[in-house]
Amino acid sequence: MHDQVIDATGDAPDAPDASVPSCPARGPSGAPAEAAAPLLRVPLPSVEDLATVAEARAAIDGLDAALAVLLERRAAVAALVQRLKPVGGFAGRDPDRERAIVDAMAEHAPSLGRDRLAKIMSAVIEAGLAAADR
Ligand SMILES: O=C(O)C(=O)C[C@]1(C(=O)O)C=C[C@@H](O)C=C1
Repeated sequence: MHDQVIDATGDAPDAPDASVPSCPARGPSGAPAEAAAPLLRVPLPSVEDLATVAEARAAIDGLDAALAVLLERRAAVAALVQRLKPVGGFAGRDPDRERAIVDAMAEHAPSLGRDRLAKIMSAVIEAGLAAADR
């Protein structure tokens, strides 16, 4: 499976492929929106199916493209939180919330380990705060 498909435009399947918490789409009034929120669908390559450096790199490129889309959208949502919080930006950093984020993510990525995830998410959160600061 080396053709990576990234569809952030909303061709939503009936059911999500991965078991991740869903976020209900809401209209401007706060009521649930008519249309479902766009879904990002990405084939997950199986490591056992990859035999060469070129194949593995192609798989990495596809995963990285999906990560980039997710990181950009995450930063946009985190920027909204900064505008809504009483104290936003680096001054409003919330270690308890960051720990909870890492704890929840560790359940989805047990082989990565909580400490590595914590480093990754610290960088992700700082990048989001810096981008929101511009
Ligand atoms: O949840 C918040 O309070 C946020 O500001 C968002 C966010 C994040 O990027 O997830 C950013 C900074 C905080 O330290 C914790 C989490």
